[in-house]
Amino acid sequence: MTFTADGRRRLEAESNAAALACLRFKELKLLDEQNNPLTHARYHQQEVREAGERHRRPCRIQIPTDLERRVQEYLTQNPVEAEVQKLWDEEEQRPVHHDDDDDDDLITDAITGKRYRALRHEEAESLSDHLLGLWMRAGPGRGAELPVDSYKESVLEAVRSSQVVVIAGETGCGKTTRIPRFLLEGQVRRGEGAECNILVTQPRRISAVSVAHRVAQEMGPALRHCVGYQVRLESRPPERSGGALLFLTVGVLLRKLQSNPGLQGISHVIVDEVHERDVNTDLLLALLLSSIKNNPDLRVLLMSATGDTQRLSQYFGRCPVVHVPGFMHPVQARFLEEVLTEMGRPTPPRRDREVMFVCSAAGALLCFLPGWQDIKAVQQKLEEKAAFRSGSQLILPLHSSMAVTEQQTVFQRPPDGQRKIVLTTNIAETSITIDDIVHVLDAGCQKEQNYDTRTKVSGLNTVWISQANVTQRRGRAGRCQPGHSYHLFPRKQLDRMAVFPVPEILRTPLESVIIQAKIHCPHSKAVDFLAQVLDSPDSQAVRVAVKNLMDIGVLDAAENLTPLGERVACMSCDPRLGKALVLSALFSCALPVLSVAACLTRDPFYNSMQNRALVSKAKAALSGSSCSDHLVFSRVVQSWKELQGRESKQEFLDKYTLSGASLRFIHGLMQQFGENLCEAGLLDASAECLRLSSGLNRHSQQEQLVKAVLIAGLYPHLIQVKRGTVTKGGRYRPENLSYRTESGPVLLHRSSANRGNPDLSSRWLTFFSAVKSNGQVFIRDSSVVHPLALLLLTDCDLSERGNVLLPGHSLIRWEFSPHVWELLWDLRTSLQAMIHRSLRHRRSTSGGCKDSELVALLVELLNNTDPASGSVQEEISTENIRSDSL
Ligand SMILES: Nc1ncnc2c1ncn2[C@@H]1O[C@H](COP(=O)(O)OP(=O)(O)OP(=O)(O)O)[C@@H](O)[C@H]1O
Repeated sequence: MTFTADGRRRLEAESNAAALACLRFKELKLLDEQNNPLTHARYHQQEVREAGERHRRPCRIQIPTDLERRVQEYLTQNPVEAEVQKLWDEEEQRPVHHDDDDDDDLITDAITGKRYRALRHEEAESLSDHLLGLWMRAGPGRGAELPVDSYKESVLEAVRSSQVVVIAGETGCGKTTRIPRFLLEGQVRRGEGAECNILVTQPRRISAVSVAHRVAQEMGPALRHCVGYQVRLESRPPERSGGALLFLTVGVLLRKLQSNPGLQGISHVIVDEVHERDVNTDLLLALLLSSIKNNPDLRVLLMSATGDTQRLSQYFGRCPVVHVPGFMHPVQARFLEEVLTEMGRPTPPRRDREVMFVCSAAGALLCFLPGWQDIKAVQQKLEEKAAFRSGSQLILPLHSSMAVTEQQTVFQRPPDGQRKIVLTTNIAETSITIDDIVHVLDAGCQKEQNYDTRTKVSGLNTVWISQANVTQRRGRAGRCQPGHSYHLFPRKQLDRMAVFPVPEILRTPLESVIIQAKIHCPHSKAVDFLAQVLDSPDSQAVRVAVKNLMDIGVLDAAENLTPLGERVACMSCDPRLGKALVLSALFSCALPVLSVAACLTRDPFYNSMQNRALVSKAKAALSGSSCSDHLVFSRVVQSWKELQGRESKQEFLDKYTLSGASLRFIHGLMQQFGENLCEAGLLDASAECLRLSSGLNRHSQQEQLVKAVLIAGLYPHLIQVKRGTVTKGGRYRPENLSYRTESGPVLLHRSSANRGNPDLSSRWLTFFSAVKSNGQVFIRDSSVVHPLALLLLTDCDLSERGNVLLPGHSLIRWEFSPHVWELLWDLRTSLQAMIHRSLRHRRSTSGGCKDSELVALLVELLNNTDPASGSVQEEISTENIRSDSL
């Protein structure tokens, strides 16, 4: 049942909340065309009775008689028509929200995160006087002279005369550490310090934190409290707003814009390293474009050493560009041919050997590698060498997923007699200064995500970096002393490299970006909003992403965020995981789903090439009979948290090849998701969902329910499993399994606990991520799902009695008596009504005992109904002809 966007717009224009609700209920199949509550019986009066023999091997699910009776009793006591009618009545009474209703009191101070309150005139005056006195007395120090110092006046003048200024400052000129301070100092000395609040974005946590430290240190002890930072999972904001400088990641600023869209109280936004062109930066630029129109006092500075500054200037209405030359101590660059000649080995490069070679010269080394696995592999190879076993070298891995405190260790000087070797990804490429680095070794490549909108599969490929990246990497040497850079690719490759990196928005799934766009500009169509960004994604890709969001119930037919969408928008993760998190709160199994979402963001296992077999063994042991990678994650997190004492924790980590650092990071992510659930109004305190004894975890031990909630969130990420394949050579292999998603045949990844498992308890698996490698699609994580969960908690098409239509899969026939089929239909409607009602109320507990009874009934059904009848069937598959190589 679909409705035209025009019709919806008309209804909206009339502010007819009731009509809108009606539309939504019809979409949810809770009402029919005449606005009568819809039940299976009524909907299917004319339905075909004969399913025919066209589908072999139906799913047969035997529901125990007493359970069937209890479902019947529940539905008699809580008739589904009444449920839907009640929802409908509530919706009619709901006040219509107008934008003008927005209450200023809800605006958050972007510096402190507390409630925003503009200073009264006298307060501002007194604070400005205080700041002026403080700065005069403190006489803030400054480090060595930098090129940007002599451009101070040009920069300040440009900012005075134009609302937006681009700073094209070469590496090492001092733009990151000095320009924010010039602006602050200028205003303080003019007696306007109270009005000066500067936000400086950095593309990564490591640079936000390290630059904040550096600037605070340069300003001296009396003024350092004016400087702070805020990154994901860590916040040290300045003491108060008014004369404040906050370094933050772009993602954090986007969140701040949600609660303070006009950036009230902020005088300047500085977007540093704007050339990185990650999705968030592009989104931020588009939003700033409208912020400057609405807030004429706001000043925006865009800074980069290697970006296309002319294009940026055009984007912001041909704003002025201030060029600042750089300063670098001499850096001698060598390319592969020179490195190999010096090594005396005309052999192909092997990173550990080059590291060894560079280590024969004195000075700390920064080595750029594509990803975590490469870092671990090089570290392992180096540690095997005799020269490294003596302890004369200090190897420090550096990766985006490490905790902030761990990342900061790379800035410390090693003990005397030890050489520091930092093995990093491109996160150390911009903004940061590690003051003892003499040598930079650049492998010339990086991991880059590419997304295929057709197959909906992401590939994490190792690709050449751009010329801009090479310059940035080289620029990490020569900052505090002369240096050397070793580029492990031929000099002629440099000419073949792209000048700038491909913007992330052109190679990433767009769902999360669209949700962000809907939060910030709810009245714009996604296509229109994204047409305004610096490099617009293909409009067809945007439409596909919008459709995906509609399919999972996050957007309605007119592209507005639904009540579910509004909650999902609070979650700082992929929308499908966000949906699973929201549902986990409603179904009282928050903790395991939080663990799964966090582990899908950061792998708790030491997963390197070398450790592959160990990790597979560990996963098999942890998975037991659950047939679920996701439950492996949740068991790992739970066991690790329950263990007391360092020794037993370490023993556990060693036994299952787990990383303590990753688990600590995962714990931080879980706390953050808990806070997101609070923001979404689903709980009162984030700690509630982390405590096993809390009501939100009443069903957290019910693994079937946890898997059911996962499929409810991840659907239509579904795999159909079949037994029996025909190989390329035409041989029939009865025991082999083949797997298929709606986009086509897939394989289970080596690291999945389900790979090669012949005894899957159901023919359906759900999954989160698929990756493409060597032309094959691999599913990284999967869980077997109970067929009833598929029927009851997804919106698979049940419109033909006895048959289920799953997207991309053939029609599945289920064998139930008509009576059971109708019970299940009503139960599904009751569950949908419960979800819908809970999402509309601010707290999830609105349904009280009745909802608890319904969820408890669902748990019993899942636990006591044998899913085996829906287990893997024998059905010859030639689709996945290579599946014999599983
Ligand atoms: N933490 C630090 N320790 C020592 N010196 C530092 C530190 N941070 C900055 N510097 C010095 O200040 C110089 C300028 O650093 P800054 O980060 O402001 O430059 P930048 O113009 O932003 O460079 P880039 O674009 O390469 O990030 C560095 O080259 C270095 O000499």
